[in-house]
Amino acid sequence: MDQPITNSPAATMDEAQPFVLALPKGRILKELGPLLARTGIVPAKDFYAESSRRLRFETNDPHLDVIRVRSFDVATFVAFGAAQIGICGADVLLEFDYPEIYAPLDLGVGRCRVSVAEPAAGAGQDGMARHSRVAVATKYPNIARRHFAAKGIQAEVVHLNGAMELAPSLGLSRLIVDLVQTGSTLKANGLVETDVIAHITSRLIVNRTALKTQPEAITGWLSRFRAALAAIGTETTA
Ligand SMILES: Nc1ncnc2c1ncn2[C@@H]1O[C@H](COP(=O)(O)OP(=O)(O)OP(=O)(O)O)[C@@H](O)[C@H]1O
Ligand SMILES: O=P(O)(O)OC[C@H]1O[C@H](OP(=O)(O)OP(=O)(O)O)[C@H](O)[C@@H]1O
Repeated sequence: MDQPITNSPAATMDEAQPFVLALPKGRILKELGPLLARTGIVPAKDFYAESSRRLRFETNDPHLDVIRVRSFDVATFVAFGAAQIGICGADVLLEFDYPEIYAPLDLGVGRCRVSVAEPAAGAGQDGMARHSRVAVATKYPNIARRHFAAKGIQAEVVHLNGAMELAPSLGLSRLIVDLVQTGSTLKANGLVETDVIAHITSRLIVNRTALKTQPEAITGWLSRFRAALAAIGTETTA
């Protein structure tokens, strides 16, 4: 797995440059609206316009820009110091396990779980205990491998970026590891959840080097997010 080089130019923060906050496009961004409004961060008008092709936006604070990237990439931008702070799901943090990322705040949105699922027909009849290897389709290869290794089972991972639910019926894998919220996607595809690996919410994340080199600015942002969470009453754990 790629790991950031902690003394790379990107990790050496330039205090004259605006801070960069990496935000995930898609479903988390929609849920984050009220929280961002409470922090007082107002991105340029076209930030929320899906038609906009811009990726970096100034905000009402001359010291802060926001970038809009895929959820998985938020962690990478922050780990490598290209963004000082960001927001992404705990699923992404579990998958990459970047030592350069500090995740001090649970934002209480994007609530779901990472689970194992298998075809409903025959579920539970074929006990896992007697398997030493199993084929698993997932976009979380590290989480899947770790989960099955802890049970003494070697996961042969088929790495997909979406539509994992198709894999068992088309013979790609016996199991899947994917996100589950309501369970309706599993049900619509003839699958059942058999094991919960982790409960997930979105986290505010911080680059550790930025925390060391610009502690006042970073703790200032943490305080603003904490106060916003307290005001809207969604914070779960610190
Ligand atoms: N069904 C769900 N319910 C709640 N949270 C979810 C759900 N699916 C995903 N999430 C959370 O949202 C994050 C982003 O989801 P996902 O990877 O599906 O991206 P997306 O919003 O579809 O956008 P894109 O695929 O373009 O990056 C996940 O990492 C997870 O933390
Ligand atoms: O339990 P549910 O409420 O049905 O939610 C689970 C679905 O949500 C996510 O997909 P998403 O909608 O983000 O689609 P994508 O993975 O193709 O981006 C996840 O990958 C599941 O397919």
